Amino acid sequence: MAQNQNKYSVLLPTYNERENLPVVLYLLFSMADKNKLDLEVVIIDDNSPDGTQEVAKELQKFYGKKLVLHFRPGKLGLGSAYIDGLKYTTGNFIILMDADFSHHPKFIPQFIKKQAETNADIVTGTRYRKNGGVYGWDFMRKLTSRVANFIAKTTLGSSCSDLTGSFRLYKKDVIERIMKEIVSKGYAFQMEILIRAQGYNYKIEEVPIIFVDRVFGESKLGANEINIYLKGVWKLFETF
Ligand SMILES: Nc1nc2c(ncn2[C@@H]2O[C@H](COP(=O)(O)OP(=O)(O)O[C@H]3O[C@H](CO)[C@@H](O)[C@H](O)[C@@H]3O)[C@@H](O)[C@H]2O)c(=O)[nH]1
Ligand SMILES: [Mg+2]
Repeated sequence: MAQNQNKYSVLLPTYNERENLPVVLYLLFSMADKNKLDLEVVIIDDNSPDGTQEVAKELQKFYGKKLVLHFRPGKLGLGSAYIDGLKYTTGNFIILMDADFSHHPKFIPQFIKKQAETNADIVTGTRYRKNGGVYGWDFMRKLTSRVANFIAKTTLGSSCSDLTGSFRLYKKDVIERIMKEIVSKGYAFQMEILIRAQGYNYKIEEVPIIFVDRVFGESKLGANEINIYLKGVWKLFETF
């Protein structure tokens, strides 16, 4: 196979991920080495009280300019972290992922392969197709995710099997274009971006992923985020 000339920028939002960050970065950069990928990682940290930024600064001494740090003054939400982080990327492909091992870097070569085969504008990881799955969530968390997907799918009409997952690869111009229109600041961001992509007839391909619940720390998804999500679906319903 010809040498891959592309550059991949991973957007890694963090809020209290001190324990996860070193291993996630290790896994990402070793995956890149193994697959001969030109890869940079942009960390967007929202002044995590657990000292994530100190750990990130230490790691940057080791990784150098492959690791870009963007620190914000407070918790401004997941969607806005992606929007801000995008400004610091230099790759022609953008990968969104969580910093807590739920999204394993081993799936990235599969996303890249799928993109190369299909010339997709977006490759999205799905937990809800054959060979995909979720490990470690309790019944309520599984139900929340399924219901969130069901509501968005039926209200907004989508053929994508996992609208709320965030582990995806985008062509940079595609995500930039859509980001300009995004109104969701929090978790609804993932769903909104796919719905808007469909509106533009962008080509979306799916790759099954196994989502494993975090070992260290806690999820930031609370009742408030769920409320904001539902409002986000409703807003999009009125738009489309
Ligand atoms: N900078 C920043 N990062 C944040 C914020 N909120 C969360 N994060 C980071 O965003 C990632 C996901 O947050 P989690 O709190 O671990 O999310 P989750 O409950 O595991 O939710 C996952 O599943 C959802 C449903 O499928 C997804 O929508 C979500 O993106 C994520 O993959 C983690 O790296 C976390 O540190 C924030 O306000 N600011
Ligand atoms: Mg998580």
